[in-house]
Amino acid sequence: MLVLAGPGSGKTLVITERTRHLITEYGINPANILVITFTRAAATEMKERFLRLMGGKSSAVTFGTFHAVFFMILKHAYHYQAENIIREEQRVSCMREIIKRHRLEYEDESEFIAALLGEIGLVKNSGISLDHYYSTNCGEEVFRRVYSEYHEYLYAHHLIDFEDMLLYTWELFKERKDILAAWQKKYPYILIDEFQDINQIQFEVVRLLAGEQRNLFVVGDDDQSIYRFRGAKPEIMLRFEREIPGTKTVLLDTNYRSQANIVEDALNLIGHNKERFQKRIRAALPAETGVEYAVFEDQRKENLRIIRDICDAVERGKSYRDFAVLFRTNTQPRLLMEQMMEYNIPFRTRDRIPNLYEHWIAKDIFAYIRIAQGSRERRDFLQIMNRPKRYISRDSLDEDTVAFDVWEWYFREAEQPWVAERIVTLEHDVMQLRRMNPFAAINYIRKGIGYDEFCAEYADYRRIRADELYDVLDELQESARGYEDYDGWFAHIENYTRELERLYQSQEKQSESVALSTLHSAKGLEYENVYLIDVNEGVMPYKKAVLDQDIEEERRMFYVGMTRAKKYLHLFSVKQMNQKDADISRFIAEAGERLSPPCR
Ligand SMILES: Nc1ncnc2c1ncn2[C@@H]1O[C@H](COP(=O)(O)OP(=O)(O)OP(=O)(O)O)[C@@H](O)[C@H]1O
Repeated sequence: MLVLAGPGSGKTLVITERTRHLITEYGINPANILVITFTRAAATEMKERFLRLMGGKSSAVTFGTFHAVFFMILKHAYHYQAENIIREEQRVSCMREIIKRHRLEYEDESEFIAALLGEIGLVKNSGISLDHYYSTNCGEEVFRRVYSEYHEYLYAHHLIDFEDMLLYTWELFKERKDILAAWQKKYPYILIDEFQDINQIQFEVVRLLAGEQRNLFVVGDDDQSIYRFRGAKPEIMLRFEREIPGTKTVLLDTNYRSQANIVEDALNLIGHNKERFQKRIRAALPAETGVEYAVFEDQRKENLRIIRDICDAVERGKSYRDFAVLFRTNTQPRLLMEQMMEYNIPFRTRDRIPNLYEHWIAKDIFAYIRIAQGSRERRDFLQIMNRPKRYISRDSLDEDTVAFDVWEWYFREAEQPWVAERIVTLEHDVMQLRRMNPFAAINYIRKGIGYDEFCAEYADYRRIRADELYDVLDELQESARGYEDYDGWFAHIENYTRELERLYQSQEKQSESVALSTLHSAKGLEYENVYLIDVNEGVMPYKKAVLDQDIEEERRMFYVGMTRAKKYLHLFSVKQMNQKDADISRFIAEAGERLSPPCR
C-alpha cells in the first residue's frame, strides 16, 4: 500500500497505528514487523510513540534506519562488528592522505574532503557508473583514482562505509537466495516512512526483501522530497504503483497543522511542479491568520523587522520558542545572528553556521590588512604572496620576518626582474591599504590588487562558480561597512566569534530560543510563526539550480518551509543584497496572487 500524505497530515501516527493494528487486531507476531525510517532520530521517535501507544510495554517490532537494518543483515552474514564501520575521522584522514599523494590543490581542506566524499557517496548511492561520472571537484581521471584508492583503503582495513552497507546487502540478497528467504520469512510486514527520500539501491533491497508477497506499506509525500543531491529518487514513489503490482493508494488529504491560508498558498506554489502526484489537500483549521509578504530595502532592515516582531510578541507573553527563521543556505543567517546578538534575542541553530571570518578568503584579506598595518611575519606573506599569482617562490622567504627591499633584491640577484617588480607593486599596494578604512581596503584588494581575478582562476580550477567566492567577499565587505579603522572591525570580529562559540556550547540547553534553520533541517518540524527570509532569485531558487528538475527540487524545499508554519507565515524578500539589486523570487508570485502587496 502506498500512503500519499500531505504536510501536517499525521504520517507518524499512521505508521504507529498500523503497527499496533497488525498486532492487536490481526494477531501478527511483533517480531515479524519491520519499520524503516531515514534518520536515527526519526526511528527513536517512532519507537517511543509506538511504545506509548502500546501502554509502555516493550515490543519485538524492529524499528531502524535503512543503514541499521542492513548492517544487522550483514552482521549475520559476514560477522561484521561495529568496528568494521569506518568512522568519520578515519574517512577524512584517509582522504587527506590521498589528496596529498596526488598533490591536489585546494584552499579549504575540510570543504574539499567533504565535497569529494560526498561525490563518492553519490556515485555509490545512485548506481552511476564511475566511467560516466563527471566530477564537480576535480578532473575525471583524478576522481577515478581518488575513488579507487579510497576503496583500496577500506578493503585493506576490513572496513565498510554507509554506502557499502546498502550495496553489500543488495549483493548478498542477489547471490544467496537462502539468506534472502530467511529474512523474507523473518519480516513479512515492512513499513517505510518518508518514502519519497528512498534511493535506487535502497529500493532494490526492499523489493527483494518484500519478495513475492510484496507486503509493503510505504508512507511519503513526493512534494517533500528534498534530498536528490544525496541520491534520493522521488520518481521511485511516482512509479511505485507500476513497479509493485497490486498496490493500493490512499491519500491523507487533511492538513492538521497550518491555517487554511497557509495551506492554500503552499498548494498554489507546489502546483507549479510537473513531476508530482496531483493531490487536493484541505486544511482542518480555518483561515484566521494570513500569509504576509513584504519587501525590504536590504537584509539589515529585513532582520530588524523580525527582531521587532519577536520582541513585541515576547512582551505580550509569547515564547521565543514559537518563532523560527528559515533560509536556503547556512551562510544566509550570519547578519541576522549578529543583529540578534545585539538585541539579546536567544536563538539556536539546527545547522552548524560557518563563521564567515574563518573562511580562507577572510584569512587572506586579514593577512593583507595585517601587512598593511605593519606585520612583517613570514606566514602573512606566504598566505597572500601568490594571491593573485605573482610567481613568487617560497624559497625566497627563508627568514621569520620579511623586508621588502631584501626580498626584491633576492629576485634581482636571481635575474628575475619581473618578479622583483611585482614585489615593488605589492609594497606600494600595502602602503595604499594602510590609509584606507576596512570597506575601501577590501575593495582595493579585490579590484586594485587583483584578488577577484585570482578567485575566478581558482573557481575555474576547482570547477566551482566564481560567484560563490565573490559572495564571500561581498559579505565580508558588507560586514566591514561603517567601521572607521581596522582595529574596530577586528574587535567586532573577535567578539562575534567568541559569542558564536559560546552559543554552540550552550545551545543544547537553550530550548527557550528562536530556531534558525535551513529548509533541509526544518523538515518534519512545526512552529507557530515562520519567517522565510531572502525570498529572492538566486537564493530561492538557488543560483545553482538551472535544469527544470533542479528548480522543482527548489520549489519543494520552499514548500517544506512554508508548511512548517502553524499560524503565521511571513515571506520576506529584499531589494538589495550586498549592495546589489536583487530580484524577488518567482515563488512569491507562484504562491498566490492574493498575497498582500509589498508593504515596505
Ligand atoms: N488526526 C489528527 N487530528 C488532529 N491533529 C492531528 C492529527 N494528526 C496529526 N495532527 C497534528 O498535526 C500536526 C502535524 O502532524 P505530523 O507532524 O505528524 O505531520 P506529518 O504528516 O509528519 O507532517 P510533515 O510531513 O509536514 O512533517 C501535529 O501538530 C499533530 O499533532
